[in-house]
Amino acid sequence: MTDLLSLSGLKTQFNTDRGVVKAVDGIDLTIREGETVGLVGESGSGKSVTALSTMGLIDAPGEIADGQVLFHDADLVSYVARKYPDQIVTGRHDGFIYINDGQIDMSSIPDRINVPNRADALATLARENPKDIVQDPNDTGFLYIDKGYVDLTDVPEPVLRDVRGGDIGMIFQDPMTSLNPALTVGEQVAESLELHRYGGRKKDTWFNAVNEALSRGGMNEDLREETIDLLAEVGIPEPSQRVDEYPHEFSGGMRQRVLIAIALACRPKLLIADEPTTALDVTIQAQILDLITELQDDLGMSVLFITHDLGVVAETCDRVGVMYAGEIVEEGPVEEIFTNPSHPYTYTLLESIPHEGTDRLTPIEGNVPDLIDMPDGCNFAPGVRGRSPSVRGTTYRSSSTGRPTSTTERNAYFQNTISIDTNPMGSVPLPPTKFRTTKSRLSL
Ligand SMILES: Nc1ncnc2c1ncn2[C@@H]1O[C@H](COP(=O)(O)OP(=O)(O)OP(=O)(O)O)[C@@H](O)[C@H]1O
Ligand code: NI
Repeated sequence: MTDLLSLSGLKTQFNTDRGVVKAVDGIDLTIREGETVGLVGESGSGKSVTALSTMGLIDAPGEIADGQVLFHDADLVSYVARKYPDQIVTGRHDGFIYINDGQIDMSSIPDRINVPNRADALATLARENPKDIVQDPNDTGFLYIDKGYVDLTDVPEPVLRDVRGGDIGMIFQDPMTSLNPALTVGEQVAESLELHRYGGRKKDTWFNAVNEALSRGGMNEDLREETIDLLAEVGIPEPSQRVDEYPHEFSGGMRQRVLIAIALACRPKLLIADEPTTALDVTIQAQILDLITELQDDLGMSVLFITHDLGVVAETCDRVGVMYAGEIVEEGPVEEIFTNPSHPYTYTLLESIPHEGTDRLTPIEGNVPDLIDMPDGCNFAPGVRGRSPSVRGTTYRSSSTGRPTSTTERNAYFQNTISIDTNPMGSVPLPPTKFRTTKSRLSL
């Protein structure tokens, strides 16, 4: 599978009066084409900030302090090349086509490419040879194109705006505040269909963009039909009637379906879902999860699924990253993490899933540490149940996934550093039955 999005060394911080809050502190995460990746972790661990950083929605006093958000997409590469031809030039080196600094070396353009003008030439080159385009080693300041991906932390706001609601769709927790109460559901879906973008403004998502666009006029018949089709696609019954209703006439679950319709209007390559079911009751949660999974299968998109519910992860995700205090402390295939958690925090998270015999969440003792005044060593230290001093100072990470490399090492880790009152290598609690649907990919 090809990578679609890679976060690399991403650091996002908020410069507050109290000090610098390192909300996301150097994370690496890759989402491949068609894959669903879960991001779990307690409240305040940095999940939403990761999502917002990905979409370029971090506002002052926040900033992306370091790292890259690489979106691998030949169309986006060529789009950027077309949009900013004057900031890009080519030359020929080492068999690569270098695009840099404002001029195209025409000799580097293969004969088969017809060149009506520079912008088109660049776009064509970028589309046909995304892997051959490399960033200028002298880093002159422009260049957002590298080996077929675009670093979203570098691109100007207009490009980001097109990416949001174009290549990347998003849905959030609260389906009421994200819809405009003054417009019909159909109008809002129609506008996103028409715009193919809605992420125009920072912070307030597409709300204002939709609003603004709507003031330009009504819906024609074709658009209305398309809107009804889309409402049907996300499972809204009697869509031809409901298209004219207002958000308050919809239930929470139906509103979330509307938001999914809006996010999918542009057929995004990536859907970012930040706790999309948290505000809904349990039966509806399961339906919405099923819907997302079905749509993903149909559309072949990738999904970044943010939740603090490991039951949901078991249902929907191929891989999962576990966040703790701004870091990804563990990452890997869901089955592996569920059956063989290697980071003590993951284990504690798994333990906190309600299962047979428990009807309440087991609270995790300790809080996410104050991200300003981080204790030395392992960030996990203050939250570990039954912690021992030896956890501090342990940076629980190995080369790629943060897991110990052998079972012996892992057992030793658990035995020596923390005392957990059940055998961590033993069976892992089942996700709650209520989250298990027919689509479950896990047999736990
Ligand atoms: N605008 C802001 N100014 C200052 N700090 C912020 C801001 N936004 C987020 N933070 C801090 O960044 C950290 C991570 O927050 P984030 O919202 O990403 O957590 P989360 O994992 O999504 O939690 P939840 O599960 O509650 O949604 C928190 O410590 C939070 O207080
Ligand atoms: Ni959040």
